[in-house]
Amino acid sequence: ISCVHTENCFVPTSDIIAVEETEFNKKQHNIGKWQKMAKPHAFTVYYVKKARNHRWRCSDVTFWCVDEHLCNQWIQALKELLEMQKSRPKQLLVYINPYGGRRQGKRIYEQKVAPLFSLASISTDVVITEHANHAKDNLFEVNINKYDGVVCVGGDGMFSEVMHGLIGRMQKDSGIDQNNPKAPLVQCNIRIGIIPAGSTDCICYSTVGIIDPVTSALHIIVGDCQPLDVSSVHHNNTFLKYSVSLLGYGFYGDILKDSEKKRWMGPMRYDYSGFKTFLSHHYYEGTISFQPARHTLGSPRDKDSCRTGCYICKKSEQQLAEQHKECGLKREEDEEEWKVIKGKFLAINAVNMSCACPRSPKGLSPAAHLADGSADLILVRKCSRFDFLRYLVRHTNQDDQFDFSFVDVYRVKSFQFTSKLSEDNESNVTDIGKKRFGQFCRDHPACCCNSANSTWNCDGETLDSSAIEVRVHCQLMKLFARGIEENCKGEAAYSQSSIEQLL
Ligand SMILES: CCCCCCCCCCCCC/C=C/[C@@H](O)[C@H](COP(=O)(O)O)NC(=O)CCCCC
Ligand SMILES: Nc1ncnc2c1ncn2[C@@H]1O[C@H](COP(=O)(O)OP(=O)(O)O)[C@@H](O)[C@H]1O
Ligand SMILES: [Ca+2]
Repeated sequence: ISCVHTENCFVPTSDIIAVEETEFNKKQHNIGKWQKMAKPHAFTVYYVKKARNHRWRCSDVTFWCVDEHLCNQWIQALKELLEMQKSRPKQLLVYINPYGGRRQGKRIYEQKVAPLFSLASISTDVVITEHANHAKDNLFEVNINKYDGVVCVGGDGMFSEVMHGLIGRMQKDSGIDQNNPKAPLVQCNIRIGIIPAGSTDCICYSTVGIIDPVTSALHIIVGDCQPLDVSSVHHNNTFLKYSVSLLGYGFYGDILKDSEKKRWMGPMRYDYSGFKTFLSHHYYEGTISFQPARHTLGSPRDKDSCRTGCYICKKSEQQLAEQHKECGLKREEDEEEWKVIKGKFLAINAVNMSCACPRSPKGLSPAAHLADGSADLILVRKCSRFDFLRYLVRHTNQDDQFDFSFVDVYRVKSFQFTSKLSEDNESNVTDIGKKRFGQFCRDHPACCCNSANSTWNCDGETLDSSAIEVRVHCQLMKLFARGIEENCKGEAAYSQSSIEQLL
């Protein structure tokens, strides 16, 4: 048996998408010496071809043989090999947000993703959402055990909706009260696949390394699994939201609030509102208290990033599990110290992952880990517009964005924030005049200090409360992804040669 290009062909079985008997008419131009045969037999192997910059493509190779029986034996054996790969999904529930990003979700799914799922013999139930929260509400009703995974076609906001549906459903089914900030949440074992069709798509970029629907579809087909930390956000013992990417107050909260009015602009709304918010240069006073993450080996200033099969994530998870076994969640948390920082901040960002995206390929915290049970808390204190611009620009180049006197970064497992305004309100020293006469400081109109609160941006959704309590839950959920693969020497060679490993 041999392929049309060379006498020996190699493909890792884990990279095979499908095996099919070859129809002759399709490939006749390619069959070379087999053309002379009276009745040639052939099968085609579709497989993942790794190209540059983490991009995956579906490639194929056709094997020819004179003996029909031998050909069928090969097809059968390969199909059995695929069948043995239990991590591969067979039945998926797909939610498409037709209004996300450039409103291309439906087209992207139908043209680029559905044909691949069908090739890989994956059955799908597809729901095109009709309103916000459609997917989330639906996830509380469906027979979830029927599915091997849920796919969302959209941006970070759409992912967040699906995640809330799945985590919420899981807690409801297990009798866990989400309003209790200290409740040990039940892990969600149904994986989520993201087909990027949104505006920022940071969760896809930070877990796959590229915004590309075909690459993401192939990660789903081969059954990848990447655990993900999730932060729960509460206010006064009331559950507000979960977050996996950015929880941002000040700069990113103000951008989001302004940009929601400009949805018609598509992804450009963030550039417009970003520029406007940068010029407004508002800062906010408040108090941050946090518990440092002592269980993890890493630090936000590390030079190495979280990559496929990350050692730091594995070790941190083990360490946390041991701590919980030894002393129980409650005692361990009560015993650990809280650090308190009061100040005037342009931005407070808590990130569970690097938050890399096309606007910032290294992200808000380049060394943050996907699954280490911690978040990086970045505090950007009041500084000049010029310094803040220098800080922002460093998100786009190789310079260290934490190397500024006005920027602090901590790896934390929980934190709390209260704005000065709500502290003042609580202690009944509210200045009625401040409230009545608009948002900005009346004493110093040019100073940019803000007597109104900012808004929390939680994975692209606004929160109603400024005072929040946040806790990181290690590996609460899983994605159809494998983290960003190391750019090793072999990768280029592997991507150039189409078939490498023995069948
Ligand atoms: C002088 C140029 C400086 C440019 C600096 C840019 C730094 C950008 C960092 C962006 C981090 C994004 C974190 C992810 C947030 C998303 O969850 C959220 C919702 O995404 P989606 O649902 O797909 O729209 N996106 C945002 O909040 C937009 C952030 C605005 C970035 C300018
Ligand atoms: N059919 C719909 N109509 C309006 N909003 C929707 C619909 N489906 C989902 N949404 C909401 O749209 C928001 C943004 O979606 P997303 O896909 O993240 O796009 P973008 O990245 O452009 O913000 C999400 O919060 C989601 O709840
Ligand atoms: Ca993390």
